[in-house]
Amino acid sequence: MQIQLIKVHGSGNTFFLLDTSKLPQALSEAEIIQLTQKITDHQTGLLGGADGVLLVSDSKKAGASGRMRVINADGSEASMCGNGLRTVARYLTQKLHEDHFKVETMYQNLQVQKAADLASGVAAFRVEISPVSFAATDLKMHFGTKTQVINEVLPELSDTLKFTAVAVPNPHLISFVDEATLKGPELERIASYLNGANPYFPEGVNVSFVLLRGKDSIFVRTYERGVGFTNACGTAMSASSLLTALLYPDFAAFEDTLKVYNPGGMVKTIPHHRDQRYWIDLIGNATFQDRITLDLADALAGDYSQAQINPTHEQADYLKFVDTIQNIS
Ligand SMILES: N[C@@H](CCC[C@H](N)C(=O)O)C(=O)O
Repeated sequence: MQIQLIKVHGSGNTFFLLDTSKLPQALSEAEIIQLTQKITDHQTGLLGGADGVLLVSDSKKAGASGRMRVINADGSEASMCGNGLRTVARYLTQKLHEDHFKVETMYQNLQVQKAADLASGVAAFRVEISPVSFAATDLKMHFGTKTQVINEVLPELSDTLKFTAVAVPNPHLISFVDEATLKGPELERIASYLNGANPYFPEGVNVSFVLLRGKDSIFVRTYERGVGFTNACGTAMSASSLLTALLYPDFAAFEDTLKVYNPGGMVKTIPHHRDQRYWIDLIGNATFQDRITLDLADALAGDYSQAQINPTHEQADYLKFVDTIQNIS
């Protein structure tokens, strides 16, 4: 069976997008996991691998125009992916000829829409990041009897860093740090521990360090559950923006737009707080790099020699955009 993939990225967070509604025969869950692990491998995978696979299909839920499933590079399934959702929004916009609709994700139908291009040739989309919860039960987090962790030292992890745990709805553990800590080894030490066998987050957690750069400007570095370090994590940048508005009101306000820099570029976010509900709008690039056709059996075997690969040439415009932003190296 031939499959068609699109290599996509949001802020350099890379995925293979597969529209499963086009397949003559459904993939089994075991095939999905094997396909993901094979093609995303950064050493032996397709086109240098990726951070995960985005499965797009029709939705059976009322009010949703399509469905997105997110498979991390290790084959685990995530409840949400902000950068991925922007690329799925672009794909469905072109497929359905709609520019404002909802996409079904694991826990919620989320609003997506086309946004103004970030720069010449850099298509952008705006997606809703929701629902938000600080509850330990939603985070599957266990620190003694704590029902939430908001801006506090967790001696189990570090004697000095303060952490906040928030689900959007995938789980995030976030610490605001100085530039030396942002670039230092602590993030990898803590995140790799929490994403191995451990009593605090037995199902793993996305861990981010955030640097306050100035008014409405932050930098976020993330070690993702099921992946490792990525260039950017959309839900982490959204959660970090929400926490900036909550914990550092001199740096961000609800309803204002923040610039969120990351190792792969920059996105914009708008944290919202209305009627006791939090949510975030995430606005950023949705870049299509390559269109690929290959045989499923070959892909499952890790053989890409017969793959037909058609580059889109969008990446050159994205890299020009990255050159214009004042990022941290
Ligand atoms: N990169 C994504 C998040 C992907 C899921 C994450 N690794 C998890 O397991 O929760 C994003 O852009 O949000």
